[in-house]
Amino acid sequence: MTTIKLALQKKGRLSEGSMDLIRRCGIKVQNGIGKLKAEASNFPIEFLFLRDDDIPGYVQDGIADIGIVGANVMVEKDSHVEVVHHLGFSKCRLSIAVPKDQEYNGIQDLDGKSIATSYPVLLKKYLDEQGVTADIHEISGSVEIAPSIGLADAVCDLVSTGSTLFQNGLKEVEQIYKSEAVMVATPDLAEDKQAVLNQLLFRIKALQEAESKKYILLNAPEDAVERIKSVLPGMRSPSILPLAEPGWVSLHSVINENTFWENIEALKEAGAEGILVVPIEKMIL
Ligand SMILES: Nc1ncnc2c1ncn2[C@@H]1O[C@H](COP(=O)(O)OP(=O)(O)OP(=O)(O)O)[C@@H](O)[C@H]1O
Ligand SMILES: O=P(O)(O)OC[C@H]1O[C@H](OP(=O)(O)OP(=O)(O)O)[C@H](O)[C@@H]1O
Ligand SMILES: [Mg+2]
Repeated sequence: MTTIKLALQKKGRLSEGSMDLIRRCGIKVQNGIGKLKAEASNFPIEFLFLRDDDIPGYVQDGIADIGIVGANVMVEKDSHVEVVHHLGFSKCRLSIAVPKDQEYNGIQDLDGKSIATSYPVLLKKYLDEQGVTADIHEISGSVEIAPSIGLADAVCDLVSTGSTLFQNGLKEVEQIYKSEAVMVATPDLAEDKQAVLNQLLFRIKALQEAESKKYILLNAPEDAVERIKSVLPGMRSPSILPLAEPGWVSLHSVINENTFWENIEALKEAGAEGILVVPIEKMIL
């Protein structure tokens, strides 16, 4: 069978989420420390461990067939790759921040000022849209230090918890791009490789589908079943099994976790007892 090449970040904010996803897809890989290429033992996939900035280019050129990268990097590199799936981890935002004591009334305040960033393309696009001209100072890391050492008036960098901004005396004033990890593919992927990618996406979607769902089991008197079904609208057609005790049944169904917490009191009042809510690992619809 054709092997597909997947480019992953070697070490950083994407690597744990990427490897965890691969593992949960049931794909077994052993990558010794420092080994930059590895093959799975039970799926036709080869892994290339790279710097994240290089991933869009490698996928665009077909050196890797697919890759996992932050959407922010994909857009910044203006690469011609196809986003085939949103993966929901490494969520962050690209934001402009200024020293916390500085008065800020809007983006116009940055006209004529200097902004340090590792994302000059995304920043320039935003400033152009806002009609603001600023001096973009590109640096490759530790961006948040820039104002305190007199390198720039403001910064534009990734924010997740906001702790790095806080620790460096900065406040977030504009959010310019929302990002998460995405799976990208070479445009016009060969048919046999597309088939392998489809198998991989099938597994990923089954995992994602299961994430917000739970399996619920509860006991109830037979005459309470209709009431219980109306309390949990997500419960489309539950399985109903007789219990050893006459007149009692066990209801099994799949629910949205949020629905459950919103309705727990009403569910008990409707007559449900011995409620168990258990995680679902994979879900194929
Ligand atoms: N604090 C964060 N929380 C969540 N996701 C983040 C965070 N910081 C960055 N990311 C996402 O993870 C990607 C990789 O971030 P990381 O900081 O590991 O990159 P890097 O230092 O450029 O790594 P490399 O050495 O591979 O070039 C970013 O492009 C972004 O999509
Ligand atoms: O809002 P926070 O949760 O504090 O996260 C934001 C920080 O995370 C990223 O850097 P990272 O820690 O990955 O280090 P790096 O500069 O080496 O990429 C990003 O560049 C910010 O500096
Ligand atoms: Mg990088």
